Amino acid sequence: MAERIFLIGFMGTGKTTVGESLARELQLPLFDIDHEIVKREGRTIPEIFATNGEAYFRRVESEVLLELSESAHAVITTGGGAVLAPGNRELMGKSGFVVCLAATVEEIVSRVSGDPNRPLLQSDDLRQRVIQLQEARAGLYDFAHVTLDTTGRSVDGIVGEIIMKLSAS
Ligand SMILES: Nc1ncnc2c1ncn2[C@@H]1O[C@H](COP(=O)(O)OP(=O)(O)OP(=O)(O)O)[C@@H](O)[C@H]1O
Ligand SMILES: O=C(O)C1=C[C@@H](O)[C@@H](O)[C@H](O)C1
Ligand SMILES: [Mg+2]
Repeated sequence: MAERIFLIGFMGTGKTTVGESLARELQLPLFDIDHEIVKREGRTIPEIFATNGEAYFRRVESEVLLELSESAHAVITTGGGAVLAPGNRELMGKSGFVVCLAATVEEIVSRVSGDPNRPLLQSDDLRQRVIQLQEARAGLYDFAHVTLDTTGRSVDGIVGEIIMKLSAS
């Protein structure tokens, strides 16, 4: 079974939530890249975006991903935009088993609505914003080894399916 597992997917598909449970089940350490960035920077993601901009955030995100991909045997949960850099996609594809979590637009909207921690989703029309960003990212999650639709599914059920796919890999 792979000892480095990446969870990728659009915002709100449940990477952080599922990753915590998956790491516990597999008895592997867990690293959430967003959390690592916040720890390293000593400030929140909205603060980083507001002060230094998205390009700066992406540089730090890529640095953290590179460090974890070289060192940790772990479950590594990424931010929704970690797939934007081609180098990040290549790195994940070759250094671990990549699981993409997906969900319908309606499910994503209901999960992330009212959460101020995703600067790219602060919009008066959240549904339209999700659609627009998903279109801009079309195809960028397709390098995953497996993709799971999480809509209407329990975290335990999703974790069980990931473990089955891992065993078969
Ligand atoms: N399977 C699920 N069913 C219902 N709610 C869920 C499910 N998975 C996650 N959630 C909820 O959806 C919200 C977003 O989940 P989470 O933060 O894990 O998403 P994420 O993919 O890590 O997002 P981001 O890319 O922004 O880091 C949380 O409130 C979480 O409790
Ligand atoms: O999809 C994205 O671009 C992002 C997702 C979040 O996990 C954070 O990494 C940040 O809010 C940006
Ligand atoms: Mg997350």
